[in-house]
Amino acid sequence: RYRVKVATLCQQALAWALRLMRGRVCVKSAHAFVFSNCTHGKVNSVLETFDLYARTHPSLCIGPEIGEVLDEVVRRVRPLRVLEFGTHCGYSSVRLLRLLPPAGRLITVELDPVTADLGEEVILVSGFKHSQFQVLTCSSAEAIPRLHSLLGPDAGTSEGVDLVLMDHDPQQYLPDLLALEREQLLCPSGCSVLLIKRKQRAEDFRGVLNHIRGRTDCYSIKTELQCLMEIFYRKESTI
Ligand SMILES: C[S@@+](CC[C@H](N)C(=O)[O-])C[C@H]1O[C@@H](n2cnc3c(N)ncnc32)[C@H](O)[C@@H]1O
Repeated sequence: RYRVKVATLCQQALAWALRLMRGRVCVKSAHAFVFSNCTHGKVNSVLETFDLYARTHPSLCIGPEIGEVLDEVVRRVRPLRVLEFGTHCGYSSVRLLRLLPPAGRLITVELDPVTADLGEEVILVSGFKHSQFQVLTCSSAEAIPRLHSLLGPDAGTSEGVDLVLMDHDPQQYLPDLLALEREQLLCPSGCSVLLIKRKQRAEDFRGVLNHIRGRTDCYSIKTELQCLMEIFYRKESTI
């Protein structure tokens, strides 16, 4: 029994040391590892290969723990239109897409062009088609004004998105939330906005929290965990 425990501890220590030695996050290395080791077309294999990579390499992917919380939210909300800020290598995009219904659609935004291409390739390798998702290579601030025209055939009368995942720059969380609201891109009958919390300081979230607390007519905090905050937006009918 002790031998098993010691072996597990040694493995964990080795993985930790390797992550530390490798130092910086490298999106090309993550992409190459996943591309060459996963079974193409199998979503679960893609996610497992990402998790395997992250055991011994620094990684920015949300990983399996936050991933499971995200899955629970997607299963509960059952969104049709999802918006993601921070595609990175495509891990969270793939996680989102695998739980969407056939008519569901994801728009994912990535600032860095090389990262956006690698992320898009991972999403395609997972078996998803361009009819199900779109990667926008620009900043979230640049993407927001373009979203109405991209949200489908009924773009002009679009009801907005049902779920937003923000995992990009925490300093952009509040300005992007305000811009989404201003552009009427949050579905008025209900939209969940997930803010991923990494090692940010409490101040990074203060602005968002103050905004939500000042707008109890349309915002509520649904879930608050160390790793994630779920805000629920609903605009009451004025009629
Ligand atoms: C933490 S990573 C996202 C990880 C990803 N959600 C996953 O789990 O695989 C953050 C990504 O957001 C991108 N980013 C940073 N600021 C951005 C912005 N203003 N607009 C769009 N993308 C941004 C970065 O280039 C980076 O790839």
